[in-house]
Amino acid sequence: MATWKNLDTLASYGKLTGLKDHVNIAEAMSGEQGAERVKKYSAPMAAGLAYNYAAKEVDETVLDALAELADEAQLIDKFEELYNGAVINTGEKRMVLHHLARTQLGNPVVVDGVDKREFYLAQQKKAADFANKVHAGEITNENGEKFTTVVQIGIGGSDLGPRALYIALENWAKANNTFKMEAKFISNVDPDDAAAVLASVDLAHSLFIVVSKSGTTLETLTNEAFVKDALTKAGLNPSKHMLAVTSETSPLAKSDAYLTAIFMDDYIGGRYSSVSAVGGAILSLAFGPEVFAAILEGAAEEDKLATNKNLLENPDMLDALIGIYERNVQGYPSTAVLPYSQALSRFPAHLQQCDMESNGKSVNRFGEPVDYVTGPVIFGEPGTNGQHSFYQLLHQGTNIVPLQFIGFKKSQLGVDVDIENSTSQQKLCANVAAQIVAFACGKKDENLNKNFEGGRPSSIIVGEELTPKALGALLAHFENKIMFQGFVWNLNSFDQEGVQLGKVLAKRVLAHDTDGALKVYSDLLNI
Ligand SMILES: O=P(O)(O)OC[C@H]1O[C@H](O)[C@H](O)[C@@H](O)[C@@H]1O
Repeated sequence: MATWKNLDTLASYGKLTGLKDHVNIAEAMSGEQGAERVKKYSAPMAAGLAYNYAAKEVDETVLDALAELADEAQLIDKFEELYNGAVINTGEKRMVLHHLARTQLGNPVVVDGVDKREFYLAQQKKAADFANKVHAGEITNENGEKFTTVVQIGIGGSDLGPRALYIALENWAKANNTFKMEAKFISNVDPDDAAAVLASVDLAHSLFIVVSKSGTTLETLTNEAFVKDALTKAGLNPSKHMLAVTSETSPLAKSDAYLTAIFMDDYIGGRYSSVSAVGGAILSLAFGPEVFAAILEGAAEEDKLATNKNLLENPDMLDALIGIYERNVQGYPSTAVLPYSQALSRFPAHLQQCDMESNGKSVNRFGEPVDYVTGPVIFGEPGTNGQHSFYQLLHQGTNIVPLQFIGFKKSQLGVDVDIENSTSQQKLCANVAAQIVAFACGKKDENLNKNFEGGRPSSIIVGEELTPKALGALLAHFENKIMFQGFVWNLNSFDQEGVQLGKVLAKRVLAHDTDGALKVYSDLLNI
């Protein structure tokens, strides 16, 4: 059994803190030495991706110290315990089994006589069969006509991951003739969200998936009622247009108001659930079950790499530990995720939830305060758009923000134009290469307003093309990175008590049970 200790009690951490500002990347990334680093500091990922960390503030000494920390913190042992079914989510006393939705890395995990891998596979099959029947016209609307659109109603983990993955593959599916149905998403309790989405679809030919693990989320239940109301007003029977994805114990599971219910369970956290039926139902309907299966395959391949004890051959653990060095030794408070891919436009938003809801904690897994900083603030936007908005601060601001670039050699649609000897795709890629070097090396100017200090660390994940498999690998990479960081910080990365207080107070406002500032804000907002 691995032992769980606070980061600041580990000898290897003491050693690592002695390596503050050890590498000057402006120097290290210049000239021939820089060229060598780019070739050398690269770790293969699944699906042909590679994690290149040449422009990070590391060298052999820092990497050795990080490897020591990985060993002393028993990161791989802890991962092994996790996928073999230990109760890693101490706050909610739950196992953490999202890896099992894509692969079996260890022993069978059996709960109340049910093999969990079998359970997840059965739900995947249920989603696939349902999608195939919809595509074949075996499940239709009341007039026997095919459904053409699918709308997901969910929020948080029941929205962000599936939405990011759908947007990531929409063009790929169109280019590869696997695009089956358009998907839309309703998440916000703002009535303008539901109203606008409903106004944009043909209700009679739309399927709605109500996705809520708990089956109790205010926003989702409200939006479900909103949609049912619209269907009824249009003379349609809601139960012929709706299905549910939920846990078997939730109130939704007991309802007969749906065409079918597909299940997940308490052992997959909301923010890790896009590989369960939460993502499986909508992605199978939108692109076909084979595309969803390919996402899982890419994730499974990446998970396998994450079991490697050798830090340099484990890109997920390596990225995690470099992040620890940046956060705890260098003291950087945030990280930007910058995909040079329009298809990944919502991927940073998904990672915000994954990372900040997992590791935004200040007590350890035993409920004791920690004396060190934990999860960074995550934000991001696709490049090159970001270059024309917030990169100013990244280049010349007073905070150093480590950067995580993502780039692909090929576009998904393959439609392009060649102007002044380069295609749009080449221009996109030229920009990311330029940014890495600009951030790392800077450029001296006597006019300080035009001076670039450099020394701003970044890494890049590079791939051939954003395919379903590459997307699965990318998703698993970040999930595993966050998991390893949580282990290092001795956190429980799998609960989210910090979201409760606001929910409780909002209920009080709606029940008019308020006083003090809450009452005045309620009046101010006319509630
Ligand atoms: O899927 P649900 O039970 O409706 O939960 C939706 C979301 O709401 C909660 O407040 C949590 O912060 C999220 O982690 C969760 O994904």
